Amino acid sequence: MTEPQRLLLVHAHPDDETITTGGTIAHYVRAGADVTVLTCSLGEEGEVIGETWADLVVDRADQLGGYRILELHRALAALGCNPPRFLGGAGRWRDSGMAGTSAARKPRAFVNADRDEALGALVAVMRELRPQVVIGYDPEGGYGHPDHQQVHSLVPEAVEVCGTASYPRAGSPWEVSKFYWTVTGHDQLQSGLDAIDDIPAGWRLPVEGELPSVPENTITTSIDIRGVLDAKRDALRAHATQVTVAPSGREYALSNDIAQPILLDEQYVLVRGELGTDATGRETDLFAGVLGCASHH
Ligand SMILES: CC(=O)N[C@H]1[C@@H](O[C@@H]2[C@H](O)[C@H](O)[C@@H](O)[C@H](O)[C@H]2O)O[C@H](CO)[C@@H](O)[C@@H]1O
Ligand SMILES: [Zn+2]
Repeated sequence: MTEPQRLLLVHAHPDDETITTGGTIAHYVRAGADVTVLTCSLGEEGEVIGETWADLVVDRADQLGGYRILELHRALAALGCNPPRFLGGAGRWRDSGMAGTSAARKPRAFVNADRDEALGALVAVMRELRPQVVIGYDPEGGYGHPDHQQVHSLVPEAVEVCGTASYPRAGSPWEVSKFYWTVTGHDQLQSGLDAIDDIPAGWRLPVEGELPSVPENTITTSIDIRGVLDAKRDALRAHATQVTVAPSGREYALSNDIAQPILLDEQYVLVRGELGTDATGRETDLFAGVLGCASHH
């Protein structure tokens, strides 16, 4: 009797789930997996693209966090995914702002979370959902955002203790089979940038090294998302205060107007668990090798 696939993705802000793993979410939902996104803040400190919602920002109405809950609901619906879950409940921890900003001094900022409370909350969700596969962030958290680095720091420890007798009030132990970092591969990013031949007025191409990427030899797993690109584009558009999709549908930009390619594969580094490589030497299914789970190459 095969177990249904259960995938948990832990992300820092509403929009990260789609930007880095939106295709993977849609892919596994369509494959019949139970997919949950756990977001650690409401993105209260974000900038806003356009005029419609511009006054929601932190130093005016400070209502952006609430509005981004709606954007996240819309994005996950576009991906066919379960509704959002928030670490500690919606609003428990606040967006800590970009590195060097004063937002990190706010007591409820995610970077100031009591570690034991945050770990307990993570373990409780993992023991409730019992995912065979969990996705978190690499040491840089992609591009160095303090909340991303906090996700990098907390999730592996939660994955580790989830299977032990620690945090007894957080439910019965559950052993996560595989834990990955979401990453952007250098070669794929570069070929995506090279393919950009026409971007909207006001956007610009990044200078070498401006967009973070990891060396190809660190990547263990590549998920082909060509079949779900429309869903990923719709989900990116749902995060309208944070993301714009180019008319070509091949690029997107954040509020910094830097053109970024919508890549055809979403790539990962297996940090814990057994790699299920195929003939290419790369793994093409997050659930490959998970005992009792169907595998979808
Ligand atoms: C993708 C991501 O993590 N976005 C974060 C980030 O937003 C960036 C930030 O506002 C930066 O100043 C802009 O230049 C860039 O365009 C934005 O994407 O940081 C925000 C504040 O912590 C956060 O709300 C947003 O989700
Ligand atoms: Zn983020």
